[in-house]
Amino acid sequence: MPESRRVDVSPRRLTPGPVPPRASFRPVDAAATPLAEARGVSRTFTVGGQEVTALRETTLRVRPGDRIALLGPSGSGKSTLLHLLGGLDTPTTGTVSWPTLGEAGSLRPGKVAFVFQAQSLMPPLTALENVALPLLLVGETPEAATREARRALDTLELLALADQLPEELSGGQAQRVAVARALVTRPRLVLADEPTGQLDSVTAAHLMDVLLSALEPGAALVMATHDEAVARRLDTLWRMEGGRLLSRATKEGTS
Ligand SMILES: Nc1ncnc2c1ncn2[C@@H]1O[C@H](COP(=O)(O)OP(=O)(O)OP(=O)(O)O)[C@@H](O)[C@H]1O
Repeated sequence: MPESRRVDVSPRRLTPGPVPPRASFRPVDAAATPLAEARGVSRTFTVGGQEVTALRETTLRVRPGDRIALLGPSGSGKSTLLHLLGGLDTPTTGTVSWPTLGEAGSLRPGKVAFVFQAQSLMPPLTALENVALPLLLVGETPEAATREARRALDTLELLALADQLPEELSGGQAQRVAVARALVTRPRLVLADEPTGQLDSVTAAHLMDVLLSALEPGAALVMATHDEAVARRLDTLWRMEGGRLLSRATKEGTS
């Protein structure tokens, strides 16, 4: 990025503000307008002249307050589905819509946020600067961005690490910073692709604790995972195999 376009978010330049209280849960409202809706969606890739069907015709809704675990073997289409639900990719057939959020191009950063498995923080930026970045991208002032970034870091129990660089963080701390960065814009839909995949079970459980308590009321979470213990922390299990959504189970029963 040219020097003239760089935004200085260094803590020295920014005024820390008070940290607002944490968010709390709200139950799913089955009648609510879905945050994301897929109708007859499929996705086919062409690799070396061969067609690979990553997702077969799928229809689903993600509602406010949903806590969905997406389970399935490697290659079953979990990431493909998450990318389509977040507007990162376009379906080969069918449509994905976000009735209350807007068009695909307007979703990020802001209304929809991703958390990925691999290290995704920007190495030259501190934890605070990484978390403030999405807010600067949506036009917040540096002061407001820092205030909200500190709030998000506090919610994820990371305020003491605000000035650390990513290389100075443990894997679990770095993932919590990535979660703080995802949640700092108070997104309505959070899509997480194996966020605990590289963490031990205790660290993974802690990440789930802080993630679930930090979600905004009415926000939805869809999380791809191979870890049944992580999946059990969520209310609904969607199982995928061979690009198909095979089953959808809630804690109350199946649907
Ligand atoms: N960009 C792409 N180009 C070509 N093929 C792709 C692409 N993305 C996914 N695929 C293929 O689509 C299928 C589904 O992939 P996907 O990454 O969605 O599976 P997954 O369930 O998320 O796997 P994992 O658990 O290993 O992350 C696989 O066969 C994969 O190779």
